[in-house]
Amino acid sequence: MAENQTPAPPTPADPHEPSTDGAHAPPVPAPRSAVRSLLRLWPYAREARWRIFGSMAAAGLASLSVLAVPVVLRRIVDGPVAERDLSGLWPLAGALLLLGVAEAVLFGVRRVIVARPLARVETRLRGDLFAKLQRLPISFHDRWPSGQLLSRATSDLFVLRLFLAFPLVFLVVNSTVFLTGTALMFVLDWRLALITLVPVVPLLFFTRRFEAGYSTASRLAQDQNGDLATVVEESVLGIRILKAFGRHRTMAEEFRRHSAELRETELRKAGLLGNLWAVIVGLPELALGGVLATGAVLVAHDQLSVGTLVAFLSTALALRWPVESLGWLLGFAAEAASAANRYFEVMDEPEPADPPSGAAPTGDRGIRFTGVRFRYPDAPDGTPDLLAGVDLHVRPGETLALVGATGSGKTTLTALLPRLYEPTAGSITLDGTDLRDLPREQLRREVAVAFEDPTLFSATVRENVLMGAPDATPEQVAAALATAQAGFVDKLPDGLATEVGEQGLSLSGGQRQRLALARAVVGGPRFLVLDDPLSALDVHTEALVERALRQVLAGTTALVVAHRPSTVLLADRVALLADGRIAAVGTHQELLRSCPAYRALMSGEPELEGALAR
Ligand SMILES: Nc1ncnc2c1ncn2[C@@H]1O[C@H](COP(=O)(O)OP(=O)(O)OP(=O)(O)O)[C@@H](O)[C@H]1O
Repeated sequence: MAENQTPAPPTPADPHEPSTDGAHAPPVPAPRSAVRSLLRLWPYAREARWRIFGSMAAAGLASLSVLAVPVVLRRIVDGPVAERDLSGLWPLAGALLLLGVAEAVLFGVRRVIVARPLARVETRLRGDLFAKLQRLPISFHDRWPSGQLLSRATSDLFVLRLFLAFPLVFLVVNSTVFLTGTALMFVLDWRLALITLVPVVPLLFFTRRFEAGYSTASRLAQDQNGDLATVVEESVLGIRILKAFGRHRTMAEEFRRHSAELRETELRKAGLLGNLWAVIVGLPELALGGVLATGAVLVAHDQLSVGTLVAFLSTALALRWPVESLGWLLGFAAEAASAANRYFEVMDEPEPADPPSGAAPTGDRGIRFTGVRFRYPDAPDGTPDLLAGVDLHVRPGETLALVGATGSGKTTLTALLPRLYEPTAGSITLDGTDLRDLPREQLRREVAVAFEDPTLFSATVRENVLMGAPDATPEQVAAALATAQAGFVDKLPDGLATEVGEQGLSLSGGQRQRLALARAVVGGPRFLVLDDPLSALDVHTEALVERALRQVLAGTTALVVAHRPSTVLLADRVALLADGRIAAVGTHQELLRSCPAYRALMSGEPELEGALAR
């Protein structure tokens, strides 16, 4: 197979161009040859190599048995038929029958021996991709639309399995059969053989051109498929919003647009394949006409036996399939090459290197941020760092509320503690040890998080809570649920064993928040990060949760993002985040007295004013 370049340079329709719907596209990958892309599958295909070679051998033998038919035919025509000797016909007819049966059996064997091992190869590819996605940092997931990942994990891997099972085998087998058949034709009659080879040069030229165009179109179709998957996923997850705002027609329009683009690309692929097919089928047919005419003349001049002409034509006809199949085999190979590229683009993404900080642990207790700076990788050039030198100390056992205007970076700052993002400069220590020096498992054990948006998984209530501490005892689970005031669990149809549905959508927002809180506190973490965890609760429940939380927080060092005065009152001290820095730290009262910015931030809260008056 000739090498080609995939993927194509960006075109206006290229999905790697910044998309208009706000999704950040994956980076443009470097061009790579199709053969090199496919060779990268070898470590995975290796375990099935003997089966693949066996499959090639079976398919090769089956195809060669087809090529043996003309040889037998020649003996029938020049022997029993020419000599009118019926007795000599039966053994040869039996040989033909045997060849037919052998072909059918061998093709069947080919299919059977690769099916299972290649399904295993696909499973391994998929497993490795999933594991890689789990390891990759959040910044990767921020950049890649989920549909692109979904399509790489499903349809692309299906294309790769199919390629290993069929096109790869037949590219090798059909090339071998073609070369053997051509050699046989030269043995039968070199003059006719030369005529059949005339189309080879234009065929090579067309094939080369086809490969380049088809690779580009394949890559585009696969990317568009990913975009389409993203639209479907977003509209299914956001179906409530779409319906509530009556936007389902807009989304349907969006779907139709992506769908039409994909259809166009698929039609372009079909057109390219059709053109190649026309050339691949048409040119050899012309050559065959030339062979027939020349052969007839040679037979008329006694320079060729009828049997040899029949055998030659049968051989040429038997080579039709290997030649004609070349078109779609190359097409499939190009498609598999771009599927492999798409797969390895994700697999090649660098994982966080986790270099240790090199700093010796200090006796400093609690959580300490020192000169912490952070900017999102895709932040526009020229914008200041979101966190521009945060210095903050949360004392051991203390609960510190973090407040600030919306968009000031509170959530981002808390996300640095469980290392969902890495600071671009500065350091964070937990009880004197730099975060980078803590093994991930230890970090996960010691730091628990509850976000404002409480994502649950399609599992039981118990399983969701146990995500916070897989080894927690039933008593600990019960205590965590009690702290989170999640008594509603008892009223669920199967109690703790109730399935909460995809993303926990069978529960109310407040119920989900309370389960997320229980998940955070179940392991009795030393450090707790709560990002406005009570926002969806009614005042009464919030007060109950706060009372229970106070007991949990007493033994824990906690950083709590607060939007409401009631949450602020949960804390021992408050830190105000403004312009990327900690602008003020103190107790609630102190800040109200001494910090106008804090006062301004809080002044819109009548509830707070009431609380302060008491
Ligand atoms: N994944 C992301 N990629 C790029 N920018 C982001 C990302 N997440 C947040 N931002 C930007 O960072 C800024 C701070 O966001 P963040 O969520 O930390 O603010 P916040 O103070 O918690 O806001 P709020 O009070 O509204 O929850 C915002 O301008 C936001 O657009």
